Amino acid sequence: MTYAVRARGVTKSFGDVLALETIDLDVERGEIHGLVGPNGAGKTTLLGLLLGLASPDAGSLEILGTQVGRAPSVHEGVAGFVEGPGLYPSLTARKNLATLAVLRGIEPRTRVAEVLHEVGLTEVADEPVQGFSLGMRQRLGLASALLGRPRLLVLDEASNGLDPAGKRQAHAVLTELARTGTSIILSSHRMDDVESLCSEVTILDTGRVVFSGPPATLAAEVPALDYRLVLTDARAGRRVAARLPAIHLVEGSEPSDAAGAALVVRAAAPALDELVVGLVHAGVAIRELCPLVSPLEAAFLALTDRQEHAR
Ligand SMILES: Nc1ncnc2c1ncn2[C@@H]1O[C@H](COP(=O)(O)OP(=O)(O)OP(=O)(O)O)[C@@H](O)[C@H]1O
Repeated sequence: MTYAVRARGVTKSFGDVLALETIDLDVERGEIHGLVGPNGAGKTTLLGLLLGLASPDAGSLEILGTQVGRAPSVHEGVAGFVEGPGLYPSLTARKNLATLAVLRGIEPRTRVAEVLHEVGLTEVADEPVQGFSLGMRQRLGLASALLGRPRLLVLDEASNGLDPAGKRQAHAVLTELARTGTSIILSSHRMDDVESLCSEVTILDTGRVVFSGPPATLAAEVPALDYRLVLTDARAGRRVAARLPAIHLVEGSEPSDAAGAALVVRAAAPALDELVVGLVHAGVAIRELCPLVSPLEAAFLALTDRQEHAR
């Protein structure tokens, strides 16, 4: 079996609301697949179908080689959570996991210590969860999903609340799981959350797939980005930019009299090169030059905005 998930034409409604409309999704074994979309796109609904919390109204959904029926049911080998992990605040991290393990029929003694170690919570294992930060709760949620050694891991906003170190650790855990064959689907509002981790991404907007493929393919589609430049003389820089037809000065980037003022331009890479050369010729030094959002985030925003305008 190469596919952990194969969805074809999956549709799900809640009353009059069409939450998912003829969704196709392929997730291979050992793949980390990002599911991204703005609020109300249908991410949680799709994750719920994968976790067996609900079932599709129409279409075909195959999970770990088994066809899903029309009634909600637990799918063997699948674990994860939507809308935050369910934890008992008054219990310690270790007790939470031990309780869940017993409920799920998993031999807890060694497994609980293993998963605590995997997510980096060993040192706080005997502290009550009510004192945990959001990031620690997220990591404990991941530990609880790992208890039964799932073959498909489904995570909703898993990096929510994680500081850079926590994010690095969670990414390392997920990368290692994928390397050993676990398939992972993680949802997020933001492209930049998933870009460092996912080899494939599906973008949903109002229940429809608007992009599916490798993140690099998406990033290559973006025509122009917004760049912020900090210059030694922003007024002179603005004059140089205004002479170049392929450079668009973004409103609200009026330079102040202060030395080193910033301006924001929208440009494709070749036009930006032209601007840099023009600035140097005009004797304006560039102290900083960086895109305001990553190419991937920009492509995502352009794609979901376009859908917004098309309605
Ligand atoms: N139980 C429900 N009853 C009625 N409508 C629902 C229900 N669950 C989801 N919806 C609707 O289905 C659509 C998709 O919602 P869903 O929660 O799947 O989106 P989402 O992408 O997860 O959004 P968010 O990022 O805000 O969590 C929305 O219009 C939502 O209002």
